[in-house]
Amino acid sequence: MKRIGILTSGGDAPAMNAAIRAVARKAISNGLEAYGINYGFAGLVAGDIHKFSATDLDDSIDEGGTMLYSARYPEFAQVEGQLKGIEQLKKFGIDALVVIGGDGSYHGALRLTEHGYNTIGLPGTIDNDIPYTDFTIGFDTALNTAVDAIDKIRDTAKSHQRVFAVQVMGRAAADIALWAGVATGADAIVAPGYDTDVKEIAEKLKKNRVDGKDYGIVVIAEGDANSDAAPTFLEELKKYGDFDARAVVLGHIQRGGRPTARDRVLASKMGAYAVDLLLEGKGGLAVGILDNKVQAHDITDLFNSKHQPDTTLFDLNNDLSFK
Ligand SMILES: Nc1ncnc2c1ncn2[C@@H]1O[C@H](COP(=O)(O)OP(=O)(O)OP(=O)(O)O)[C@@H](O)[C@H]1O
Ligand SMILES: O=P(O)(O)OC[C@H]1O[C@](O)(CO)[C@@H](O)[C@@H]1O
Ligand SMILES: [Mg+2]
Repeated sequence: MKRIGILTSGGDAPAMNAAIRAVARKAISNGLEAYGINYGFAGLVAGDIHKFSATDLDDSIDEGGTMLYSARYPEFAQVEGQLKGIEQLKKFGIDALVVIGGDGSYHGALRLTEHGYNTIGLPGTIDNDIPYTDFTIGFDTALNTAVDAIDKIRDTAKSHQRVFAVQVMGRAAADIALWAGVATGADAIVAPGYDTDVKEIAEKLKKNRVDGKDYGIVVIAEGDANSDAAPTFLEELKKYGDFDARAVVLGHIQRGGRPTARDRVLASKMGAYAVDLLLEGKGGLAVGILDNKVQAHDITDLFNSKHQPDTTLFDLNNDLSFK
């Protein structure tokens, strides 16, 4: 094996750059060549491919976004595009591909593997919705961004005795909501798959007022991309009481920004490990971290399994919030 290709796909996630850097640097330091592919699978099909020099990767470890750009390119679900992508890789003499992205991108990686092209997936998504890994690259930064924002919102909530419903990203996965809820001491977490009784939350917020806590924070998991889960929750909440309430949809601020040290280290470990696997002649794998150990699973396994959030966080939050 001589040449490794790298692409980022789906929503950008903090520390994708650290992952790109790790794959490329590890490859170069092992005498291989590293090629960057711009714009995810769209750039792969178009042949937007360039060779990395070691210095191209300077100054990238602390940057959010992705220096390889990203794309949502649904056309890659068609066999024609997948074969065209493989043709481009062969044209550049690239022997194996590292795909950094979320569950959708893993479908693309799986298709390439099924066509016999050696591909390794790294979990790069803020959503933390990938099976066989406790954490995805970017989740920690997004979580800390959400926590920072909620802490700021709390200042206004307290000053104005308001209830804020704060909607966080994560699609169907509730991880950002669960972790951010516990980390900010939210009065309630509302997330798909977890029992929510809006009336009960309203009663709790009203009792809080009587007991001396005259503001509220409810963290809402978006459920679907770009949903209106928080405004919808507030409409319902207002049926059960006279609340001065506001909905805040945190949105894409959760995707950007300087990656946390934890995300940078995770990305560096995973990127280097992917190259180790390729050097051992392995492929068709998805890299993850389980119990603090970086490991790999057959990429097909991922589609027979479902990401398991830390469900204890929901009950923990209920136990710890003001009663
Ligand atoms: N079934 C599929 N077959 C081939 N390629 C796919 C498939 N599903 C998704 N992809 C490719 O992966 C890309 C990214 O997928 P998606 O938009 O779901 O984001 P993701 O990788 O899950 O990341 P995130 O959820 O963090 O945004 C798609 O735009 C498409 O190019
Ligand atoms: O940037 P877009 O395409 O609007 O997608 C937003 C979605 O992407 C993510 O940020 C990452 O999957 C989700 O949390 C969010 O729902
Ligand atoms: Mg996804």
